[in-house]
Amino acid sequence: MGIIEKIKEIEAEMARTQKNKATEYHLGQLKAKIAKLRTQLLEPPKGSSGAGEGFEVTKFGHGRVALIGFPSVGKSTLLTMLTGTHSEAASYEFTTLTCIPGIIHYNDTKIQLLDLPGIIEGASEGKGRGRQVIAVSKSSDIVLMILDGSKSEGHRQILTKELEAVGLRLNKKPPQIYFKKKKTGGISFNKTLALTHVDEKLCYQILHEYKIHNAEVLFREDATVDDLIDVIEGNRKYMKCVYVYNKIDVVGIDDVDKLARQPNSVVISCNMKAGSTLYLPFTLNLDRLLAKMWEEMGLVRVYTKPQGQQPDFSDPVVLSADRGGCTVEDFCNHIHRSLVKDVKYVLVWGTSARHYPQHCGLSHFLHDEDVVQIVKKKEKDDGGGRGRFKSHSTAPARISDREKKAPLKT
Ligand SMILES: Nc1nc2c(ncn2[C@@H]2O[C@H](COP(=O)(O)OP(=O)(O)OP(=O)(O)O)[C@@H](O)[C@H]2O)c(=O)[nH]1
Repeated sequence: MGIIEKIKEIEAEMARTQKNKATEYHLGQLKAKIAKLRTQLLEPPKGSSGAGEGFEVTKFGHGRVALIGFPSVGKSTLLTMLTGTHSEAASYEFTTLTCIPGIIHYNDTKIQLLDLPGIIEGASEGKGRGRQVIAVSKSSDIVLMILDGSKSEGHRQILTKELEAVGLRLNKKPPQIYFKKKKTGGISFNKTLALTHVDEKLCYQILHEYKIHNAEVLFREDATVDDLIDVIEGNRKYMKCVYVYNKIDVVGIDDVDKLARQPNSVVISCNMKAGSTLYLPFTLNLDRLLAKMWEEMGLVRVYTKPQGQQPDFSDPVVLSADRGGCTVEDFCNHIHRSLVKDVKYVLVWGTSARHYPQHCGLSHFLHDEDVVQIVKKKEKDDGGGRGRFKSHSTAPARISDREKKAPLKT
């Protein structure tokens, strides 16, 4: 029997089993069995990287965003609108068959946008190009789930289920469960609060299913069996997702209003122009979509200021909490690996600074649009610069666009 048939059989058994106190241990074991089989299903064939032909796109820019959705929801049209890269769009399904990359230039950064083939129900089991699409999505920083605003809300649930089945957790935080396998000592089960979904016996049974007999488990939240399985599997990817409802030009205003009020959702129309030109911000709500995407990516632009000179506002160092971190040390490493050991302190202007400029050490967390001047061990700082960056208590919280455009000499 193949893996998919085995999963189907266990799912059928779960559906037949009544949910009550007496069956919860058995259901927990079945869930663990399914999770193990799904992991096997995801293992790429020997000698392949998992992405597959036409899907191995080199990473480029400061972040990567994947477009995921059913066929014909407007993914290719959106890629063309946002990046200017042509991706075949047509009224028939499955126009896109590989991964088409484009670049969005936004807020002084370059963001790689990937148009992917439409996925269908059963993608997690390998239907269509589901496996390749999911492998590429896992390599991106955030996912834009493109939905047809005129179709049923059920599509969002189906796609979320498909992605959950392959270990993608959208807009969720990793469970607060400490888990460590050991060589000896049996299983130590601990909790910092009362648990309502899992007890010691159930935890032992799940671990037993994974043939784990020595481990330390500490629940720091009232987690579920699924959370425990996720932690044991250890291969889950927690990603941010923005739900993008396209084609709102064919939806009534009340429905548009309802869709727009859902969490993490943006409504757009690639066909409807709010202005007279094809220029990006005039296409209905694409500017809102870009702003939301930017917010979710959490990129931090840091501008460098050489001693005695103007900050360089043309080319920021782009940091990200998910990719390497946002401290002064991360910033220095970004410029050059050997820089950290020469740094005496840095001067920081911007929202992360309590006063302008603030003398900071390597562990200081930088904010978006901060300006940083590095003072090396044998260098003297210029006292925080003269003119607009001089320390004063009523300094603007953020370096404004006007200041960036017309900097004064220091
Ligand atoms: N009414 C309306 N139609 C749209 C909109 N955006 C795209 N379309 C149309 O929807 C159809 C499908 O668009 P595509 O961009 O090819 O969709 P896709 O999701 O890339 O499709 P696949 O390649 O099959 O996955 C095309 O005929 C587009 O013109 C929109 O905002 N409103």
